[in-house]
Amino acid sequence: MKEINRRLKILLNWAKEDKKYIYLSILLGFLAGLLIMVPYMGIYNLINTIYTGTLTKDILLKLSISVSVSILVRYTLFTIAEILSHKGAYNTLFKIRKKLISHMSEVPLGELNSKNRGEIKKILNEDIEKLELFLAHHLPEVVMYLTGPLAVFVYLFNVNMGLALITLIPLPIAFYFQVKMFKDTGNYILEINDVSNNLNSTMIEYITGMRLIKSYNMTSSSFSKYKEACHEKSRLWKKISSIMGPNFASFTIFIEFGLLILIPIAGTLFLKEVISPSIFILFLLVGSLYLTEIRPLLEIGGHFSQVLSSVDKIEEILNLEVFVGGSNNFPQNNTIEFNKVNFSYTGEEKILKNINISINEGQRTAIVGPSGSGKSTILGLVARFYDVDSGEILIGKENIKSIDYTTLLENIAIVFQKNFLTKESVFKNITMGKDYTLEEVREACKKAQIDDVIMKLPDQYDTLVGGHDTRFSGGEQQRISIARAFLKDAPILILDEATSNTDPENQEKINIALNNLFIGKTVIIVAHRLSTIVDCDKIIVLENGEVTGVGKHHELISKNKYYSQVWDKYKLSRDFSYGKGDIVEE
Ligand SMILES: Nc1ncnc2c1ncn2[C@@H]1O[C@H](COP(=O)(O)OP(=O)(O)OP(=O)(O)O)[C@@H](O)[C@H]1O
Repeated sequence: MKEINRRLKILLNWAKEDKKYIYLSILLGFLAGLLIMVPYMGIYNLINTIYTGTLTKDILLKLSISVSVSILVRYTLFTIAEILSHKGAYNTLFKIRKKLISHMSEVPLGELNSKNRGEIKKILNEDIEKLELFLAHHLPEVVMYLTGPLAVFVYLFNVNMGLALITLIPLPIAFYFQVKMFKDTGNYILEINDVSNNLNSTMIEYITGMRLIKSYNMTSSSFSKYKEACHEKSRLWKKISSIMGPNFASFTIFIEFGLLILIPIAGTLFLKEVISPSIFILFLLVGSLYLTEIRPLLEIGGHFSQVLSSVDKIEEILNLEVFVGGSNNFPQNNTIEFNKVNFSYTGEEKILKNINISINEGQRTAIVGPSGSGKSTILGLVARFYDVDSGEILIGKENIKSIDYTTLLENIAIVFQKNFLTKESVFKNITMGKDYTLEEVREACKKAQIDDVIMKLPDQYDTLVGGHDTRFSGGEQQRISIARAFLKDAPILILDEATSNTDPENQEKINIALNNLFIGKTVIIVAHRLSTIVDCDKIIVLENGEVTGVGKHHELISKNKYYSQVWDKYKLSRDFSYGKGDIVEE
């Protein structure tokens, strides 16, 4: 119960700015609930007048008008309550979504990567939607469905206390089945959450891997992870339904059980003339039925546990730690140093072991090494996507942990191996939400050797990316990414060079763009091409998470075994290749 209260408090706190809508809808729900009494009172008056022989046309008219008006007013109140609660709920949902997205943008990448993509998608989409159920439906409806029967009970209690209490007998039995249903399905509801996460992430994998699936002529059934996730979800729902079914039926039957108790008891009292005929009929008609008004509560209760679990999931993301504090003054000197850095992604396998390197200000430093040796990991640590396990990373002698995280990221431009373009205009894809003029963007694109390609598009910089004419090649995407870095103009540049081969013309353009970009920057490159590496001021050789060599190209050829092998292979392949952009990676 304490846990339920805690989660409800959190949820209501999220809705606090829109509480006026929600509270008002609860109030209207309450009034609508009270009005349930009117038809029942009408029935009693009708029976009374029939038995006392006082029924007149006038009474009949008044009764029918009051019952009709009460139904109309009840309907109107309920409609307004629903409109208000939905307004409050969707305002709140919007704010929670905004809060989540802005929090996620501040969370270090490593923390986010620890969650699977399907889980995040489910939280942002399905879990947030579940809160709507509670705010827009549960709150006003629970109040209405409880107030109505309660008001009728008070009315019956006034008419005949003993019989009114007897009408309550089915209630504990019915609730027993409801509680049993929650208990029996509780663990499965938690399990269904995990299964939904898994289904979501396999679905994302399935869609992302569609090209592979098609190229190997695989069918959806051959993507077994997705198939299994679908089966698992369907198996769980069948299980939950089989538990819910009998409990749901028992609840419904027992809530309508009143007549069975009232006929013998109220009947005996009537025969013994303890109660009047009108009271007898009132209890047969109303006393046995009014509890059925709470039947929708069962369904609401069924969803309630899912709402609570969604609150937990949203909280999990909001509780992900963000880097706070630190200096807003970025160091003047941009030399980057790694001092005794150790790092592991999982806490088990060490990916980087006692790394001591320095990347000098204004110079180009390349990191080379076999696949999986930890090159990209080093880049990620400089941008603080992850924090080191031990040791320290300094920029201008200042530990990066003491620099404000946004300031740090503002001073680092990253050109990734895989480039990401959104379905927006080319302009927006380059400015990435920042304020730049078209002239500034064009200037950056000219330096990145991509302006001519964009100017040939149907709407030039306003062309929507992803349409028929705007599918950029890998090389063009890379140049767009370089244009972004030009615009950002950060003093430190991190470049994860693409491993895939591009045609010589594209490669030449990329080389020109990069050489323009490198000017005056502190550059750290994970390099795969000899053409990039040989010109670097410093080359760091990384093997199995350890630095095995540092020097210039000509020094490493003679003193580093891995590097000299790579060089030999390159020389061998040079005779068979067609251009400068040859891959020399193992
Ligand atoms: N997010 C992650 N979680 C767990 N392990 C990871 C993660 N990213 C990388 N690794 C592991 O860390 C090791 C180093 O990866 P990294 O990407 O740094 O290597 P790399 O030298 O850049 O490789 P490549 O040249 O193939 O890109 C690999 O064994 C990889 O499987």
